[in-house]
Amino acid sequence: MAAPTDQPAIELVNVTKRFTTPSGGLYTAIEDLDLTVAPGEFCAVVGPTGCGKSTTLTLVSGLERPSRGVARVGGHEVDGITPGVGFVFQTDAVFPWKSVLDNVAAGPRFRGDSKASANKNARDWLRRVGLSGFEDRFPHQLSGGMRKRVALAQSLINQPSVLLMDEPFSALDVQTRSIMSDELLSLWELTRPAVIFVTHDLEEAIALADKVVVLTAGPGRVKAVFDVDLPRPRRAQEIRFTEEFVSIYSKIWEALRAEVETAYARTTAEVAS
Ligand SMILES: Nc1ncnc2c1ncn2[C@@H]1O[C@H](COP(=O)(O)OP(=O)(O)OP(=O)(O)O)[C@@H](O)[C@H]1O
Repeated sequence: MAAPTDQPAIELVNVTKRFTTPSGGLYTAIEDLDLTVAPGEFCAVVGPTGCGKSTTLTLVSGLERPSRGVARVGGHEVDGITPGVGFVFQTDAVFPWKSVLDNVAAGPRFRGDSKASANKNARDWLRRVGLSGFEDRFPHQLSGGMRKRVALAQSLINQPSVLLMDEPFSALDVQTRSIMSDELLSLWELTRPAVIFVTHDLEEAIALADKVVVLTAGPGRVKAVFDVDLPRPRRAQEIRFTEEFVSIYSKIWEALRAEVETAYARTTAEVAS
């Protein structure tokens, strides 16, 4: 679904999400949260553990409905699973019994493309993610970074207008992670979906994003939004050594640190009581 250019690609307006707890109580995960992402914008969301980052993504994807407020994608209220939205998670959502080629061709096949056309498209995407020659492998025969590339190709082949990423690189080693940031940026430039990228890693957030949204300790609200005015195209691996990067890092960390400390104090108080 192509988002009209005058509409935000993603919009959460005054959104609250409450869950029923196992003891029958209500737990407020996010409260009065406002978030707008423009078409083609890369938005990173950071905040302390448990502040509602993943919950925010489930409201955009339609996996959950807000308890109050409204979530819109491409100007349409989210009502069930949202078409045009792709996901990449921490754990790879690949089919272990399918080859790399069949994994990447799965989306077009589900949409009714012929096998020949889906395979051709999948081969093109595998080339873009640097996996030509690995078409016949199965996911367990790949490294973590390669599986992540399969997951990216599997999602991007569907040309989503919105891409939701929930700590997609956190299970990778530090070097692979940093390489994947650069690869993600080049792939994102190809189709330019609007992105919400959830991460615990503030460096990663700044290196990738056009803006960084800091959430408060739960219930999550938007504490502050920082524009990242670093030039593109960027090399995520190198940009972190620039003065501008260090300056914006210290500003955002100042806002984030207080929330991380609040969340930490709560957990230690719970342990002590
Ligand atoms: N289905 C659910 N039922 C009950 N509580 C839930 C449910 N989903 C999330 N929560 C609670 O809502 C809060 C926010 O969870 P969420 O996973 O969105 O946080 P997060 O910021 O993504 O956390 P982390 O950084 O640790 O991944 C947590 O306290 C969590 O336990």
